[in-house]
Amino acid sequence: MDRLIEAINTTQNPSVVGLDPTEALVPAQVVASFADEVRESVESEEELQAAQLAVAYYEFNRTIIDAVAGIVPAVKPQIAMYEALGPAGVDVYAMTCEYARERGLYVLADVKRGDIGSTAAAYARMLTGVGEHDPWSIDAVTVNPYLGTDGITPFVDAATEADKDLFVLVRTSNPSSSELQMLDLADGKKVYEHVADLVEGWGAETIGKYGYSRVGAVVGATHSEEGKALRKRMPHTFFLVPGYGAQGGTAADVRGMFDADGSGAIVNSSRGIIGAWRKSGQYSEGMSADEALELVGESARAATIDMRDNLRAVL
Ligand SMILES: O=C(O)c1cc(=O)[nH]c(=O)n1[C@@H]1O[C@H](COP(=O)(O)O)[C@@H](O)[C@H]1O
Repeated sequence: MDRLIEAINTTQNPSVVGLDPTEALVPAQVVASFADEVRESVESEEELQAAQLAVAYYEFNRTIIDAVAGIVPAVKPQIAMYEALGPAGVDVYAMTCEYARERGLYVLADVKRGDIGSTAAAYARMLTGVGEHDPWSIDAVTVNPYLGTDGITPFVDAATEADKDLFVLVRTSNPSSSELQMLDLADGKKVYEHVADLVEGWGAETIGKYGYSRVGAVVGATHSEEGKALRKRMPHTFFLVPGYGAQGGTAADVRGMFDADGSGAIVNSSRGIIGAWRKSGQYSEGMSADEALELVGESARAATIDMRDNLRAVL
């Protein structure tokens, strides 16, 4: 977590751009512009759409990364959007991570892993690589704690070995999260509070020079009060705070998830940044692919600066 904190200090910006492309978020002319190039590389017409989208996602991501590098410390590519396209999408996921890292960004792989110990150990190799080969170019992963300690320990070990981090879901931003996370336990705690205590424990042996462990927590921007309470409950745990923007979370909502000195958390926005071009009022279907990408980059940069300034104003 030290590297992430230093990147936040350098940019003076505790926010992360989520790279969650979908067909609707990439301008149609950008996707169309790859039709000829891709047709030569696929074996059948059926593969064309996924292959074309995959190439378009990569160009789109590079445009966003170029536009926000130096302003934000980190990106968070969400693997679901890429896996949906099959192997071509997974390739683009790895290429996106590599490109972001080359541009100096901390790469938080949003992969939400969670399984029994032996399988978790295999998933955790995403952090360590295979032998000398590191195919993923990432700095951290997200992990689901539902399986308990043996699903988490392999990630803590791998993160320690590779000098990387993990973020464990504690209080998620989605509306039905309360069905499980807000349940009362016999000892008076809520389920998410119990998970929070486990997360502090899982990280206890890995505390870095800024006082935070390698084991971060995911706390939704949409749960302002619980987030504030968790900040006090988890003094050595760095927070990833998604739910800003598209899900309704505001800078005021996330203020309490930071420490008194303005550290301790990083706030994610995905659609709010990468889809900003759609709300710019400047897009038209008649634009060329290059013009559309230029608008994507300019809008993402403006939205990123806006988010940064909104966060700075409350910290
Ligand atoms: O782990 C996450 O990043 C995550 C946890 C959570 O509680 N809520 C949540 O929205 N996320 C992710 O954060 C991103 C939010 O995207 P936007 O709502 O478009 O900003 C998506 O990639 C989600 O999968």
